[in-house]
Parts: sequence; C-alpha cells; structure tokens
Amino acid sequence: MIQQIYPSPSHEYEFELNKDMHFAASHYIPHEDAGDCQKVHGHTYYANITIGGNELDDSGFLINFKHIKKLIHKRFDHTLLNKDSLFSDEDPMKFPTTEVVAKTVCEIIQEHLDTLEHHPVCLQVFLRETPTSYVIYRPKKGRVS
Ligand SMILES: Nc1nc2c(c(=O)[nH]1)N=C([C@H](O)[C@H](O)COP(=O)(O)OP(=O)(O)OP(=O)(O)O)CN2
Ligand SMILES: [Zn+2]
Repeated sequence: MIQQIYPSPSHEYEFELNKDMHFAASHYIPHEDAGDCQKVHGHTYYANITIGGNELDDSGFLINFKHIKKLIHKRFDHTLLNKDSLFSDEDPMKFPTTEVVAKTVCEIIQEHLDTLEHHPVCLQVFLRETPTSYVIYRPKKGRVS
C-alpha cells in the first residue's frame, strides 16, 4: 500500500532509497493446490523496492526513482504474467506466485544496478498482491542477481 511503513532490511550502507509503485497484472497459478487461483485473475500489485549503496552517481542519485519504476512498470503493467519469458507454467520456481514475482522484480533491478559504476544493491522487495497478502524478498548477502 502506497505510503505504508515497511519492514527494513538490515544493512550498513550509508544511503538507503525506497521506491513505491503499483502495477495491474493478471496471472494464474498452474497447480491444483492453488484452487480458484488456477483460473486467470487480476491484481493491483503494490511494490516497495529498497536499494542501498555508499556512493552516488553524477546526478547525486543512488539511482533515479524514475528508472526503477520504468524497469518494472513498463514490463509488467497490464500484462498476463504467465506469458512473460521470466515465468513458466512448467517450473514451480518460475510460477508467477507473489514469492517468485518479488524475487524476479529484485533480479530485474539488480541486473540494471550491475551496469552502474557506483554499485548500488537491491536489498529488499516488498510485494503486496491483495489487501491481505504480501511477500518480502531479500537476496542473500553476496548473492545479489
Ligand atoms: N504463498 C502463496 N499463496 C498464495 C498465492 C501466492 O502467490 N503465494 N497466491 C494466491 C492467489 O493467487 C490469490 O491471488 C491470493 O490469495 P489470497 O490471499 O488467499 O486472496 P483472498 O483475497 O482470497 O484472501 P482473503 O484471506 O480472503 O483476504 C493464493 N495463495
Ligand atoms: Zn492471484
């Protein structure tokens, strides 16, 4: 939920940046345990992305807030997640569950951060799928991307 207070990851970076965004997407979970969620249905996902670092770029940014939004919103907004090449109906680790979508968001952002000389790091993705359900993904230290 936008403007909510989120749990913080522990870290020792001097700067911590947070970006909230939302996107509308549909999905289905291709497993019998998912019950009704095996049928295509939609959500407004609310994501909070946390990035840390010790150095800023030439603009004085850890990363431009707009770039974070673009990476995720442009890719997933108004899409059927199951059709995205990052997800699969065959491998449970690639079903578009809240857990896997949160991890995937973190990986997309880290892939971009890895191209920057000042080495910011995606520390946490908080992803709310419904008013009552959310997941927090934190990559293991030393194993970002
Ligand atoms: N661990 C997970 N469990 C479920 C996921 C998931 O991604 N990870 N997904 C679903 C469904 O896709 C569904 O969209 C969300 O289910 P749920 O939270 O049960 O939604 P409700 O609005 O029905 O929940 P209430 O308890 O009635 O508020 C299911 N499980
Ligand atoms: Zn769902």
